[in-house]
Amino acid sequence: MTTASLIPLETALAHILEQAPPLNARERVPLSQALGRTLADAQRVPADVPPADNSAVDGYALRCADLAGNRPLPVSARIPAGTPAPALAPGTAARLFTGSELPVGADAVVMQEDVDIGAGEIRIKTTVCPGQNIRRRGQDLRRGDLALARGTRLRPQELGLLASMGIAEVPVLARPRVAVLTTGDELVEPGQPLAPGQIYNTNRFTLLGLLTQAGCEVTVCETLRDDRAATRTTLSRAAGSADLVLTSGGVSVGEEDHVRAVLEESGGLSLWRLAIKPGKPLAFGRVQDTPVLGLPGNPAAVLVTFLMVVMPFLRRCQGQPDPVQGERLPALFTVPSPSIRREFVRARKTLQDGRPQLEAYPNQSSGVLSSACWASGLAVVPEHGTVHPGDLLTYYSFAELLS
Ligand SMILES: Nc1nc2c(c(=O)[nH]1)N[C@H]1C(S)=C(S)[C@@H](COP(=O)(O)OP(=O)(O)OC[C@H]3O[C@@H](n4cnc5c(N)ncnc54)[C@H](O)[C@@H]3O)O[C@H]1N2
Ligand code: MOO
Ligand SMILES: [Mg+2]
Repeated sequence: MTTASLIPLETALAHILEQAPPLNARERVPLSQALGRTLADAQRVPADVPPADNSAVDGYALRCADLAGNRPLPVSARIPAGTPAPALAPGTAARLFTGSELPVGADAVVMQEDVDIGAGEIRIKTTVCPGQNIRRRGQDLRRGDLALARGTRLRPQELGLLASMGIAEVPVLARPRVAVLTTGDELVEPGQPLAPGQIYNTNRFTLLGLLTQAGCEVTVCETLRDDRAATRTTLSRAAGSADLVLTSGGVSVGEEDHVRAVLEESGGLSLWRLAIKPGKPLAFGRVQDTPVLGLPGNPAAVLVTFLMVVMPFLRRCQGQPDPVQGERLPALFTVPSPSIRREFVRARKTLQDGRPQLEAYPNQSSGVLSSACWASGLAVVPEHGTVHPGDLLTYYSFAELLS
């Protein structure tokens, strides 16, 4: 295959996303375990939130009509939060606190700072309007309304909202099951000594972190030797328990690259080599009907291809729209010669004279993962493009790409 046959990212994505299996399995989980999960059913409001009118301040509940003539009001009740409120006796005030239920008959609450407090009575120092400092029943959520739509990704604030409705357990989509296979005879796990020729397994940890943040369940996590038969057997076994098999390494052209070769020999390879940098030799195919995304071995290529290809795949499997928009920002760096590959530059959004601009990490080698730790996201240099300071580039923050 020549460089002329590199596949444009959009063409590759269209093919890969077409093959994304819809994942409809669901389960019920307690709210305490629902962070990051996707709602499988819409959630309606079972009862008004808050359930009763209540006070927004520490102060006194009263009836505005009783204030004519600026008479002092005897304090007839004390209503701490958490206790039922008695009706307000006519011509009196009730002592209450932020969150205390409003007594029937009261139509305003006055902050204690605006009150002169005497023996068993109060005199109001300010003007009082009906409704003042009252939080109305149902002001947050009204019974029967749609609180959260199906497909909502549950963030901390959604968990709080569900809790405010008294919901203890929610139906969520099952996590996508992903098998992770890192490949390479040179790989050693961190914590072990390095023999000559060896390096530490970096990609396993990058991938586990990315998959955790993406809300996936990792079903298999193994390191494969550079061996054709072992690659064939392990890919096949991993495919049996996963919705997606993710591999790193072994997809380029060397005779020690077995992942792409195994996909090819079984007739399962449907796409190979993208016009992107890093990430060129990405391979996509199937083993026993399970999709396999073969990411290149270089550590920065793993990160970039996960964000640009695996994330859209996972979103499509879960029926989620792709929310990634990016923003256009001026570059502070130069890319002097054009490439036939679209380049994803590890870049940092910084402020220069109060304006956001993009700086590039000086070493963009796909073997340099420090570039990604320094960066806040990826700046896109289009195919055949050059970059001069001030040129506008599309920029995606890592946070947006992982959302
Ligand atoms: N003759 C050619 N050689 C290469 C080409 C090419 O077009 N022609 N493409 C280059 C590009 S671009 C990439 S990207 C790499 C991809 O190679 P593979 O996917 O086959 O990956 P490996 O050869 O197995 O490893 C590449 C590199 O990454 C290191 N690696 C692999 N796995 C890990 C890991 N888990 N943790 C840390 N580092 C890892 C590995 O040691 C190699 O240095 O191919 C180029 N070559
Ligand atoms: O595509 Mo590779 O990741 O450039 O080195
Ligand atoms: Mg290789």
